[in-house]
Amino acid sequence: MGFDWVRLFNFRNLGDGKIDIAAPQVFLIGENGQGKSNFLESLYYLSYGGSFRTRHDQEVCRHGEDQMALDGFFTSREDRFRMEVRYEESRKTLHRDGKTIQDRKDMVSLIPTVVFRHGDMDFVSGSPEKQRWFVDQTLSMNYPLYIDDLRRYRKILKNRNQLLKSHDYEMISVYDYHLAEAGLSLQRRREDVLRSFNHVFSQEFRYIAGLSEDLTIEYQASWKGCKTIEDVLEILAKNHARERVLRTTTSGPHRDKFFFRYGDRDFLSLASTGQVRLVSLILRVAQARFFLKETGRLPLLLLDDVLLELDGLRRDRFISRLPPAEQRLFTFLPGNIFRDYRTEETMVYTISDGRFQRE
Ligand SMILES: Nc1ncnc2c1ncn2[C@@H]1O[C@H](COP(=O)(O)OP(=O)(O)OP(=O)(O)O)[C@@H](O)[C@H]1O
Repeated sequence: MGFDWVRLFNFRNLGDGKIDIAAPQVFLIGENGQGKSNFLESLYYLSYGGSFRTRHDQEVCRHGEDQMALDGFFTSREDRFRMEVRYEESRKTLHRDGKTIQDRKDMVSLIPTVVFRHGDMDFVSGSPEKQRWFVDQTLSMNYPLYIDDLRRYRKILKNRNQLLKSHDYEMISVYDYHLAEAGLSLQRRREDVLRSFNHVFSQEFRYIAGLSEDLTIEYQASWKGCKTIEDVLEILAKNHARERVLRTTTSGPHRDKFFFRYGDRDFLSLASTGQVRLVSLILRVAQARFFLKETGRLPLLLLDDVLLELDGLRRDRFISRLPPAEQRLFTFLPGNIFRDYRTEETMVYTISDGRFQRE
């Protein structure tokens, strides 16, 4: 089912008002800069309480304004509820059916949303930090308790770094133990999830890219080979002298890396920009399929202008491999492509200067 409607107030350049989107597939057509991505962003806000483009809520308020509000009604196979996001006086609040949500973590499994967009290339060719973000997001979507593990690790890491910064080494061995314990648990989860995620990912890659060899994500854990807390403590002890100089923790899951292996080679060294882009889309297909497989629930799919960059064959294959979803929203530039994918169940809007016109 998905979102029946969304109401917008002061959200970026979008006009205030209620937009009916009660259809399994919604197409948003418009020239560049008219507000198509902004609308997808508003749905993401309602799903996760934040943006996929910025960490600053003030940024999404219409220029010159300092407050905004969104609400939407969502129906899934399991549930129906109203979500609200309000931002005023520099404070954001989230509500479900009128009740305040205290922790954004509690939103993670309410409206499982997967976004496809250009910036996703970073998951393949960007910094290790971006790659970790993708892996952590996949884990958090499927196993929300992972968020607690991640928060715990980050807290210990922050405290340990503070000790190093203030040259206060008395307690460091206590923090080493906690860091090892919390970090190993993250490492095991990342190992486990990549093992099963790779099955889905390599299968989708073979089909959509049509290339002969397998592409897999290889996990290069910072504490590679460590199985026990003692193994990790040994590494930490070895690094103590260096860390006292650098005043930061130099090993652990916050330094993990990922490597795309094509057959027995490094994918990035031989891939074209187009292939990197394609793989970033395939990662999202795999993420959505993996979610369905693990949880039995349907995701919401937001596809921001990603079809145009694919050739006809890959585009058809890509579309055919999108998993069943509660709802799919696509943005397109004006032109003919969208007509090829339009079905009887597709609701089409043209967006111009933030205003919606139903076709
Ligand atoms: N906070 C804001 N207040 C008002 N307008 C904004 C705000 N943030 C962005 N905009 C405007 O929104 C427009 C961009 O919209 P959006 O990113 O949705 O484009 P789009 O229709 O998806 O096209 P493109 O394909 O170029 O991304 C720009 O005109 C920009 O000036």
